[in-house]
Amino acid sequence: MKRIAIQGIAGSFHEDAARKYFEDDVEVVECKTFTTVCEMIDADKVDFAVMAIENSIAGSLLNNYQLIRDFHLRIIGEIYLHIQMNLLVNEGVTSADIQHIHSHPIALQQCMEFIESYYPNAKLHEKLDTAASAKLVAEEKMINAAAIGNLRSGELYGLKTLETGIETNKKNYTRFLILSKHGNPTKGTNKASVCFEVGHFYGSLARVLNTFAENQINLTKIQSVPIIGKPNEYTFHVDIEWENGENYDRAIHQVLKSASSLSILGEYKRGEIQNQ
Ligand SMILES: O=C(O)C(=O)Cc1ccccc1
Repeated sequence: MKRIAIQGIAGSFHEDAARKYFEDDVEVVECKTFTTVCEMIDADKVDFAVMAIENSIAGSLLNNYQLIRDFHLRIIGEIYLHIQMNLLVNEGVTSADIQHIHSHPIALQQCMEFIESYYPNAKLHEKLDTAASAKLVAEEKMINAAAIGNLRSGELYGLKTLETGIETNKKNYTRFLILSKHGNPTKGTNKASVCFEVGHFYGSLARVLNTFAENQINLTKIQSVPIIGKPNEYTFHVDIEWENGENYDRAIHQVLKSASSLSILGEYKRGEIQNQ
């Protein structure tokens, strides 16, 4: 059984992602913050970590890009999770009773249309994760509150589901990265996450991107992350995919000539976005 660090507690979407990626062969190690997650890997207290990196609505989690670099972590895989939100309450609580709604800020944001339509006066409480909100509502036996989370957190903490599928965007996906301290070479990789810096002159970023294009490397994401302490300077994080590994090797060698501080954060198999 693999020990997996996650931010949040059992029942969270991070646990769902870990279970899906490792086919249930997991023991989750609950961490309060993403920094603690990284410290756990660094101290060899867990085998891997699962970390959200981007979300259809909220976008990229920039701080997590920074942490991956600061802790020199390796990206060994990715998984996309279709996120469905549900309104969870204690037994006997009806919609007329709900005056407070607890959840992770992203979950609250993703359900805002539902909240504004049905509970415009409810007080919203941001919590560290969706499962922690379900646990709190259950443990405190709240009779005027609901949590927003996945169905499993409701089952785990003994809440009933008052409404299912309350998220605004039904094609709501979160991409999670699988991280380890050491990246062992894997066969059949077709995707990489790399980061680099470029000089302040015209065409410097375009030159790097053209090199990928000329080598038939498909760019699936580009994200600039501000360099702390250097105003107007950025690290560019790109995700790239290929059909032919030789093209990738050649592209990286060529990019080394025009980019500085190039770092390959990991080579792995691309995750599938399943339509559910
Ligand atoms: O709070 C959780 O359950 C998490 O794992 C974080 C999260 C929150 C909302 C969407 C995706 C991930």
